Amino acid sequence: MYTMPSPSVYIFSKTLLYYIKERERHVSPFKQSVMIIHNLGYPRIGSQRELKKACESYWTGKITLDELQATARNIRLQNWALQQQKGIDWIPCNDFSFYDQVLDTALMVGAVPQRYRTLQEKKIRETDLLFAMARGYQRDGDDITAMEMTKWFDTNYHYIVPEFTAGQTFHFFSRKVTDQFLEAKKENYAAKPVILGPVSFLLLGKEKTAGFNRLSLIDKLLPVYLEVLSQLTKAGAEVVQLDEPCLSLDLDEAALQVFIDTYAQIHAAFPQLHILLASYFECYGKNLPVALALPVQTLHLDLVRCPLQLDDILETAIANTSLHLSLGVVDGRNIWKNDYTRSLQQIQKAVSVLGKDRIAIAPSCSLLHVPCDLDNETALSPEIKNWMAFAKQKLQELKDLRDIVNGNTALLDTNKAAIHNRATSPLIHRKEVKDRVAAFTAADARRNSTFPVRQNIQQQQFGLPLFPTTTIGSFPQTDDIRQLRARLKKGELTTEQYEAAIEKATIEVIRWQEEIGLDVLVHGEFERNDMVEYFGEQLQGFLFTKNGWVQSYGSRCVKPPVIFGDVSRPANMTVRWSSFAQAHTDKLMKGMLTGPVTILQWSFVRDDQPRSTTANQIAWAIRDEVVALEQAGIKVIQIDEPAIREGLPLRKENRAAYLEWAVQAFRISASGVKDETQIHTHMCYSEFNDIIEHIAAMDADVITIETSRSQMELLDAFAGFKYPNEIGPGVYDIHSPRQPSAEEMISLLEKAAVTLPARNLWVNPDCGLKTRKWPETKVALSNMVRAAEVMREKASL
Ligand SMILES: Nc1nc2c(c(=O)[nH]1)N[C@@H](CNc1ccc(C(=O)N[C@@H](CCC(=O)N[C@@H](CCC(=O)N[C@@H](CCC(=O)O)C(=O)O)C(=O)O)C(=O)O)cc1)CN2
Ligand code: MET
Ligand SMILES: [Zn+2]
Repeated sequence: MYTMPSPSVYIFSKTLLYYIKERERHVSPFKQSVMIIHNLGYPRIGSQRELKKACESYWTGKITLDELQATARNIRLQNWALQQQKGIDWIPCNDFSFYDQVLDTALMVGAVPQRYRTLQEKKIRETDLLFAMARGYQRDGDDITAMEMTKWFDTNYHYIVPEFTAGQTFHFFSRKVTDQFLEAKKENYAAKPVILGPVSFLLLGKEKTAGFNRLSLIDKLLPVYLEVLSQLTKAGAEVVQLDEPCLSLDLDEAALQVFIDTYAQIHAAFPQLHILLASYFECYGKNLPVALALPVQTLHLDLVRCPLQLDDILETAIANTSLHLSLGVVDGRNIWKNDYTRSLQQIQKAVSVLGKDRIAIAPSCSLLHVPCDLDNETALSPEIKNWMAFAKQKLQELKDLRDIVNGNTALLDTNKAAIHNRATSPLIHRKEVKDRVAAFTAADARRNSTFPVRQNIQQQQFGLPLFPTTTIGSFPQTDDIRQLRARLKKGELTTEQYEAAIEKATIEVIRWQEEIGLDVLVHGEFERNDMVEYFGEQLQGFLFTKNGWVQSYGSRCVKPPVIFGDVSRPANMTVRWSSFAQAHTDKLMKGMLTGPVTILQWSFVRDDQPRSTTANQIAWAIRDEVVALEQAGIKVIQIDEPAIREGLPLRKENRAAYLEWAVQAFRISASGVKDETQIHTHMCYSEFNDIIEHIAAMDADVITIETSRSQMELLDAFAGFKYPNEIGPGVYDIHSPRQPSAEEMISLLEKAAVTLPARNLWVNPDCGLKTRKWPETKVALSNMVRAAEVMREKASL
């Protein structure tokens, strides 16, 4: 909820007031006489995942760089043509990326970490350098680790974390931004370059040397941005979108001052350039006065996440300035059809204060986070499909909204009918589900005994060695495995044939794990397309799409299920595969489930009830599955919650409430079993330091967690907090094809053993192995088991 900032924030800077006045003197060269519609970014994977396929083919040497570039260019041209056709006035360019827009920005400003210099000296091509930074490079005697990757705000998109060192310098290196502007211009598109702004670029990165603040690099960075803007202006750019999503975070006054100074300098250098400043995913909150005072022409507001800020903004001095507003009324984070009545209220309110010519309308954020085209979904129930909109349809919604503002009321009536149909549909509600969630008592979220009691029982029962080894669940999802599923779908395989092939793969992976000496085995998850989609397909209240792909990182995509109604579990979901696997080994076989918060977070969620209610409905369904696994003789059950940190609200003031229901949902799912049953959870891809006590409150017997890319930095937080339960800090990065040596894993384990009691330590990779190939997986895991053995020997000396 938006609250007005305290007056002290308004007046903390004299410079700020000066710039407000400055801007009022300035008359925008951008003559708008109608309401603009624009877009912040379009999905770049291609509506048939063309980019994913081309990148992966390039990485395996099946196509050339020229062929990859040609695919990329086609995607850009198609996206621009589509947006043009939908009447979008400012069409984004430079929103295309081969991997990630933050990495692109690092290359733009020449922020290439030292360890890639040898590649630059060898004059490898820019795109290859980009891929090396993203994925690591192990070839021709070079062995260079990848850059770190982390969650993009509260999304399932991951960006490459810029690395900064004291004394770092920048220069205009990658020309992608100007090249792509010129490419669009050549095709006669009114392109608006989209660039991650300099302050957020610094804030999103990490200091790699001690004793300095990365924001202090702004003086060196800004000249490069000015150079970029100068090149763009020379090339004919009239509007430039600078994304500063860090304005959605809690910022201190020093950071806000950097915003003020930076944008003042940009304005001073380019007084005629129309800068559109975009932040999204949250309210501007306490940063609002600064945001409103920055000398930019247009300020973008995410009115989906923060509808209330519109009143505050319109009520303040804004009516007296020349500032334009971009109203983000169409949800860029979800797939529900826009409620035109609601959007029009917001648009008309703004128009009545500022006039049409000072209003643009847009999606709330880049459309990167939604699938491309609902028209490709031919198997959806027509009723539910009529409630939905993907990226292409969202462009149409912008056009419709403008047409309605201009008098086309028929469009409004059609929309009202769809919104009404969804609100009143019997498909959504199931009384028994609501009743069960409502009957919750505290005991439902508590294991029978405390952790120390459970730990003794479990250690006696299992007799595992010190530093027990395990993996996170999935083994390589080879093309062969995916082909099986594709052929099953096409009817080329019967269910029996499909299952026989999956059984064979499962038995093979069990034998192999036994051979190399892993302690707690997994079945490999070969039967799953994705850890969330697989459950979505089996739960009621969910629907799944055929082609609703969204980029997660690099070439990796997900097809989030859609939660449209009350959730229940009509039948066992994983018991068949887990008991099959346990029957084929005398070792412990881990059952493998996805937790309620992650299923919620990685789905498109209904927006007609609180997320916490939906999370609880999923929690009860997972709990039933956990109990069913226990009854089937599975003694170790992992409930993955990799997305628990991702769901954390961006603003601190909203976090406690979220953590309370999220932790409780996990505990509901985990608390139906006996003390003897060991519950694992797994988390990856985030900074966990700030929620460590809540992770402890989840009370899983074992947590396996990603730590290797950050060299076990995370463990200091666990140690500092005296994390009570067992923990497996990931000893190698599974997101890179690079093969880790036993020695490097031993050194990480030694670090871990200094900070945490050896009795509580497990040995495992950072995450599941589904994205890896077999050869590297075999080497890596054999080395990992050897590392554990060395640790055991050292401990016994
Ligand atoms: N939902 C989710 N979010 C997550 C993760 C995750 O595992 N799941 N992991 C973290 C990192 N993100 C990741 C995201 C995706 C993948 C991933 O491996 N995705 C696969 C797709 C997985 C999938 O659903 N596969 C389906 C569909 C496979 C497919 O592409 N089939 C072909 C057909 C095959 C053929 O005919 O050749 C097609 O549809 O074109 C299946 O196995 O059945 C990919 O992009 O390659 C990994 C990590 C964080 N977020
Ligand atoms: C993104 S977390 C992945 C957990 C899952 N069990 C796997 O191994 O793939
Ligand atoms: Zn993981």
